[in-house]
Amino acid sequence: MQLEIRHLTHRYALEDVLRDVNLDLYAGETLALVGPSGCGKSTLLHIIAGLLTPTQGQVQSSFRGLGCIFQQPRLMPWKDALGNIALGLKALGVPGHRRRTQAAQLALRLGLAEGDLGKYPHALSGGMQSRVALARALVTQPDLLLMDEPFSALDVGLKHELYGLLREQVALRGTAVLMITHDLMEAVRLADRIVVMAPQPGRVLRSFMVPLAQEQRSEAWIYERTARLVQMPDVRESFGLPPLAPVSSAPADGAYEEAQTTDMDMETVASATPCCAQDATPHRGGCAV
Ligand SMILES: Nc1ncnc2c1ncn2[C@@H]1O[C@H](COP(=O)(O)OP(=O)(O)OP(=O)(O)O)[C@@H](O)[C@H]1O
Repeated sequence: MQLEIRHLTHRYALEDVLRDVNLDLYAGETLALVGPSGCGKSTLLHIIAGLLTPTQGQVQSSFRGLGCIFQQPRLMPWKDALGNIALGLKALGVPGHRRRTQAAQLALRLGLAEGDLGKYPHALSGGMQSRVALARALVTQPDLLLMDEPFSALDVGLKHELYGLLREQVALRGTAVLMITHDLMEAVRLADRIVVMAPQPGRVLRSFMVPLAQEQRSEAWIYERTARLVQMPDVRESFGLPPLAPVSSAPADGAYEEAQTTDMDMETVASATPCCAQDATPHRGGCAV
């Protein structure tokens, strides 16, 4: 199963907000799309979700079920938490009793209390609303999950708890995830592959593999890999960060590349050439972070 995006361009009025985007996503893979504000990440997600038709290019998906989580929980104010979670099951024709049971089971697994299920969105905290939105996206067991910075407004503890719950559910089902984030550390923590976008027009700049299994990534490793990513000239340019001064404590470009290759997964590196996404045929590989 796969999502294939080829030569996708999208224009609002006369402006190209996305230009010649090529991207693949495979079953079971978590891909983080990072880039500065306004580079077209949400537009791309909306196109993939079928909410927008691209001006040019092709989006082909063999994924069957789709779940979406947006920046805001976007709950239906006239439905209680259980009713919101069960919405997708209703659309699939699951009978009332079964959908309430399934929705409640998942809600409890995602940390909602029995007493929360009858509450309407206005009576739920932001964290509870995020749990409801996560449950609503997962309850239909989609094989593709699209997430647009769903946890960005939450405190760090809750964010980590929801990361864990999400990973658990995704691993259980082998769900493919395409997540948008501004947060490079979040991308290094959660993704198998990180795609960096650049603005004006929005385009894919580079693709990086994260060369360690999720469960083996320690906090120290995540910090260190994020620091490497932030030092890469392309990434700095994409986010409008000034170039690093070549001082002895921070490795210069060449030295950094060398340091980077010493403990990289060489198989990944070999499959990664050419690693830059300017290539019209996207590769599953990329440079390792
Ligand atoms: N409906 C619209 N009509 C016109 N322009 C739009 C529309 N939606 C988005 N844009 C413009 O398209 C560009 C890309 O917006 P988009 O929301 O996709 O970026 P983004 O990378 O997701 O930003 P952020 O990270 O801030 O959410 C921006 O310049 C935005 O102003």
